[in-house]
Amino acid sequence: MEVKNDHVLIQSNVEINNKPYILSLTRTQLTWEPTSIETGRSSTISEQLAKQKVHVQDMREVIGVHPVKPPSKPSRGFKKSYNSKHDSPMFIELHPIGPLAFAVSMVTNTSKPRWRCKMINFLCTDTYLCQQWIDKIKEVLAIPAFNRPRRLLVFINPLAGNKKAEKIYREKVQPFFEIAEIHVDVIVTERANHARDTVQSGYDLRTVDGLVCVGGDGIFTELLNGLLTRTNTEAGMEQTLDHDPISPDLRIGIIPAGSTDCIVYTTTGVADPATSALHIIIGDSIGIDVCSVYHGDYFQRYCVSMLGYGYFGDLLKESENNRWMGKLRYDWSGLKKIFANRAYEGEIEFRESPDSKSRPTDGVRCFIGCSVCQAAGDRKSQDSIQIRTAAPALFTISQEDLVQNSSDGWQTIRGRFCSIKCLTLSCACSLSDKGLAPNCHLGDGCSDLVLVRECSRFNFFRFLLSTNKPELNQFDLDFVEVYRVKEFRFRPISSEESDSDTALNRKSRHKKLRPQRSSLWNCDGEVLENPVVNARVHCQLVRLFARGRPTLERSNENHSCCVACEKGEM
Ligand SMILES: Nc1ncnc2c1ncn2[C@@H]1O[C@H](COP(=O)(O)OP(=O)(O)OP(=O)(O)O)[C@@H](O)[C@H]1O
Repeated sequence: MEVKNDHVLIQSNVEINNKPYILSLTRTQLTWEPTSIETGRSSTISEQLAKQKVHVQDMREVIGVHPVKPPSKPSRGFKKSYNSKHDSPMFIELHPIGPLAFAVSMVTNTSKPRWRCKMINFLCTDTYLCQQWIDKIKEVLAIPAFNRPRRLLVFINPLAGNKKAEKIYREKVQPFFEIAEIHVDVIVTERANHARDTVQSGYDLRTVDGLVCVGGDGIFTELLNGLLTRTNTEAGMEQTLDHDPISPDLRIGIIPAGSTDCIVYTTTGVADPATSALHIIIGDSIGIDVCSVYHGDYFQRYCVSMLGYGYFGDLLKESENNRWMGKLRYDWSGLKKIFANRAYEGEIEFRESPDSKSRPTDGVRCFIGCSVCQAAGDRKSQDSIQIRTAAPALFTISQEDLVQNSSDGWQTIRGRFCSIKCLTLSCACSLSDKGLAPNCHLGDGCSDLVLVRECSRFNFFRFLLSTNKPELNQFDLDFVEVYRVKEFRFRPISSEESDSDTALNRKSRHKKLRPQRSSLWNCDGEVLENPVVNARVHCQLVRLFARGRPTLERSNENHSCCVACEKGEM
């Protein structure tokens, strides 16, 4: 986002905490500096700024502005100008009706994962000036380049996490939306798939600038599936294996109130409702990859976090049977499945990422401004321009696909697997900061495919432990393989199936195959009934109100701020 034209729109004397300042506004910055400190001629600009405690506030990080009551005891300098009638018996009648002071709310700590908001009161010399300030600041916040949402459709899952989603929204999010003057339409869901169905059909999405869910990863994937299906249906695009889905115009925001909240953690660096609300208000935007899953040519679901077979599929199935146990059901089911130690025979075919520099074991983590995701985003825009100009009829198939299909590029692995995981994002969460796929990128157009070959109970436990402990690396284990893939297909192999039938046509085999013993796919927490799947990754298909995780170094930086700012933190 680039906002040009940085001339001063308004400038005047104001007071902050009874001290005089000069306040200036441009289209990018709000600046205030004390009027009482002299500028030394010999010093550099940065030295002067430091000496004068000039505070420069990026307008992108301003949440809103509103009139406030002036302090009961204004300072001497200001008393004369705006309180000159106080000595007169006519004071009550002549006291101005308009505001004399305004408050600007802004984000702090943006270099850290957890954001906060602070409010600074500016006292003006007269009401006309105060109103001018309010109007000008609102004008700047509304400039299209900031891309802020004005109207939102909010879904609250009252049963998410520990059933506090409604309270979290009312107490930690709604006050910020009010300051930012965002109009919200709130729907408290009444059943599973209520949010998906509302978005998919029925609601006039032209009346909103974004969708927000308050809950866990489950309600987010409902919104994502509803929005993508709606967008593609309205565009007349079939959801079949050989069509690239179209990106929706609306962004999605996630207010974490679920049990794990790994999507919000991976895209903002923290699972914190206030931080998420602030990302939404300031109009942050990041494109994330989405994996579309098919059975043969039939569309099943869109998946953003994990598509897991074997252990993770069995765990989900088992935990569904034990819902009465609450959150504990995951631990119980996980333990049972470790002891069961099942391995499933299958054949997996995949097409690796053409970018040989980016590998799932390269140790390159995805942080804000990630160069791998940026390069993928640039490639995606170039591809779509070329395809549009060269051959409109081929618009649904990307350039890369055409090249890859012509030279095949598929690899096949057959074997017995305890677990197969396809991760489209790292799945970091507060319990495991590195996530299930530590080097997976949010928007590189690829997923990390992790294959855990048949192994002992003890080794499988080691594998699970290594996905959690920062000092351990799951890819050091010799029964674990990882590939960065653009797409893959999987089919279980039944015990009767002999090696001699490998020459059979794959498609017809998929239809006829009825494996005796297979697992299920866990697709973002939903069970897929048929174990035969095809999956494709779509680069940055959906945009979220987020900007990625801050780097560890930036997270540890101290935030410098002027004295006035340190007061009034919300
Ligand atoms: N009113 C409702 N009643 C029953 N189920 C609902 C309702 N609203 C949403 N759901 C379903 O609840 C499931 C779980 O919700 P959600 O993911 O928000 O919470 P969670 O499971 O606690 O969090 P996480 O997914 O992060 O572990 C979703 O799959 C969603 O379809």
